[in-house]
Amino acid sequence: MVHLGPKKPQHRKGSMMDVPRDLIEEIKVLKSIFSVSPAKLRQITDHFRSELEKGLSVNGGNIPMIPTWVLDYPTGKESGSYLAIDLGGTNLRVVLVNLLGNRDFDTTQSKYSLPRKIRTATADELFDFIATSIQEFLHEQYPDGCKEEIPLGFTFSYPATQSAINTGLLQRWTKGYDIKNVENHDVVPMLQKALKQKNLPITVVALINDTTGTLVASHYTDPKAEMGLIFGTGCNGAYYELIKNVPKLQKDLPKDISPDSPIAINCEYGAFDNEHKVLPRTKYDIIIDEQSPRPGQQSFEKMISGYYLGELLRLVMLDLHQKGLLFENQSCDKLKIPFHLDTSFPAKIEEDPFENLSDVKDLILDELNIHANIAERKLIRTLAELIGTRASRLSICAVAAIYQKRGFTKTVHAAADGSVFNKYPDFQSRATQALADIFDWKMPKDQYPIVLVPAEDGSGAGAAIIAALTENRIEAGLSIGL
Ligand SMILES: Nc1ncnc2c1ncn2[C@@H]1O[C@H](COP(=O)(O)OP(=O)(O)O)[C@@H](O)[C@H]1O
Ligand SMILES: O=P(O)(O)OC[C@H]1O[C@@H](O)[C@H](O)[C@@H](O)[C@@H]1O
Repeated sequence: MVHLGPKKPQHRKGSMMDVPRDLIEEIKVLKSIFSVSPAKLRQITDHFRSELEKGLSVNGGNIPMIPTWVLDYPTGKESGSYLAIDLGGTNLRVVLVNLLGNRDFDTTQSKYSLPRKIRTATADELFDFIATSIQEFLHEQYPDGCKEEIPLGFTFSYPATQSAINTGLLQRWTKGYDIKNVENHDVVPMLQKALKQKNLPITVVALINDTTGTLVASHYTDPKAEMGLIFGTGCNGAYYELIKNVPKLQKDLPKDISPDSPIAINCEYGAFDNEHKVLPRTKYDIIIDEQSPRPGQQSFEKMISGYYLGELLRLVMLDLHQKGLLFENQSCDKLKIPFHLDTSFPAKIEEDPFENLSDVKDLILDELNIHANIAERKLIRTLAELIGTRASRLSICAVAAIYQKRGFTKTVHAAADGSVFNKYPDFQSRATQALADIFDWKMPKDQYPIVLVPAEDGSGAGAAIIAALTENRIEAGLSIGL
């Protein structure tokens, strides 16, 4: 048959032929515990919205809702060269950003994989690793040495309380981190000290969360962008609030900051529902929480983000193996190793286009040294789809809640970044379907009021733009915090 135009991508029919009854029954159980109905999504979103409000109140709530002291929308005219670093959950990036002043920018960047043991290193080792990476990057960019002081925007992808834009007290480590003597400390002087020890001519001008950087960078090029979202190792979002809608800020507000001023809020919504009121936690989610360095924290994040999805799949497969349903008479040693599988594993399982799941067979053999028969592969494929679909559907409740809380009626772009958003199969289409379920949208898809769009490089360009906005405020003698 002659195909006109590009070939349609192969899509699995996914028949359950030759799957024995006991595995069919198990699949039914998995579907019941991992599926999230439209009604459940609406219940979660309503609670999410009230928790966002609570986080802005004087007494606070589960969700930190951190004022970032980014008090301006970018104009698109910001210009100059800035250095930015992004300490994420998996990588450190060093970025040289040249803001062109016309809603455009040029970036040069290098990525440094964080050493696997970094999560339990010392504070000095962490900041020395960062300073060494910056030193290496500067040597590449300026082989003859840089003549003048370079301002730096420090993107720190962890919850940090900010009394001003150039300070940040780490509230708690997330994403499996457990580095001593950093929580409740200001991380800006720690970085500045490590840079000074290497005689690097760098001044840390601003501390930024990656979601705030994503929000600002995306708004710089796309004025419809009203949210900055990260679906990566962790999950989080930032949006512009109005100061008058933040009760916890009213007491100490500097005179030159108007209650009508915008302020970017770093929600830190990975902490949503630490009280376990609405989220449909399974016994596997409970194991992940109990075995994490910070049990009881980041309940939402632990169900949906990149650091955990591969581990979730591993725990379910191990449980079914121990029940005698999977991989009988095989040693499964690797399957017993915590965090042995990252989220690229379920992603690759979902990408296999073949009815007999031959790619899945090779993947399980390569990564786990296990021979999975066709019936086991079909169960595991269904399980990966359930975990991936639940992650995307739950993730979007945050976006719906922010949209409702801000009372938007216009079309809003939600700018998203992170490997789960960018690489997990069907994440975006599943998330968009979840939005339609939550709001019961009947209009054509291209008229949906919330549009998920790929973000600009938030932790690079965003940090630079915020550093530029901060320098402008300082030059104008305006406050940059309490
Ligand atoms: N192909 C993939 N599909 C989905 N998630 C992935 C894929 N590859 C890696 N990941 C997950 O993405 C996370 C890294 O996210 P990324 O945004 O790249 O870094 P960071 O979170 O440090 O900014 C890891 O938790 C990893 O498990
Ligand atoms: O970019 P990453 O590493 O996936 O981080 C996403 C989020 O991860 C959360 O754990 C952090 O508390 C947030 O501050 C961060 O924004």
